[in-house]
Amino acid sequence: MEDPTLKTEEPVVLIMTSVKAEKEAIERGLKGSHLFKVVTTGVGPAKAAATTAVELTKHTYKLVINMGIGGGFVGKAGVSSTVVADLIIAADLGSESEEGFLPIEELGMGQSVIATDTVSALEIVEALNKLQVEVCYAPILTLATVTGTTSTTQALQERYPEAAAEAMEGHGVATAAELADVPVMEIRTISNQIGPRDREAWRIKEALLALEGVGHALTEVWS
Ligand SMILES: O=C(O)c1cccc(C(=O)CC[C@H]2O[C@@H](n3cnc4c(=O)[nH]cnc43)[C@H](O)[C@@H]2O)c1
Repeated sequence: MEDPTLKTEEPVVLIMTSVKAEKEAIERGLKGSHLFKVVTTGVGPAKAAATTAVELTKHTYKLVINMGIGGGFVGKAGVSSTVVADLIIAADLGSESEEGFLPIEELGMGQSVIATDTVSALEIVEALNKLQVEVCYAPILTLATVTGTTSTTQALQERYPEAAAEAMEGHGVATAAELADVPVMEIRTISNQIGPRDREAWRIKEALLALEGVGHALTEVWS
């Protein structure tokens, strides 16, 4: 991202998050910085894409970040840790076949992988490292359905061995940002491990606290 610290009172970074609790956690971390605007999209890639596209028609931003809580793959991203995406991957965009899942690229009909803004992503990873936050830089999957079985977990791990996390909005936000020619990032703090559905095991409070910490780290990078 270009240097956003040019003297302006206008927000230059748009943060898209799915629900109010996430927005409030991020805003606590941002402590009123005028450089950032946080908007809720609702849950899922379609709402995320539509809301981001509308917001990008209202104002010019230098960077869009999809932030929120997410599920972490066991052994890659534990509860309360943070994942910064290098790639945002729509993991269910394609077709089933008897030979296995075919991503949309193999059908010649689109793009399931969107690259994030490397410079900005690595700056935030470095800031989180300095704050001694456990952080990993890896692909984040986007799915319209939360993974809740062992078989889907294994299938995703086989298809995307590098992926560290999944959530439901990244590819929607990234598609809208890409169409508007604005760099994009995704950052998730982990509330639960991906596997057989166990909503009781979700550590939402802890993940929201970690999200607040990421908000603070953003102001350390861009202030
Ligand atoms: O109940 C609450 O207090 C509460 C507070 C904040 C957020 C929530 C959510 O349910 C957020 C839904 C949001 O979380 C992402 N997410 C979290 N874990 C996963 C997962 O394992 N797989 C996919 N998505 C996950 C997702 O992006 C949803 O938008 C509740």
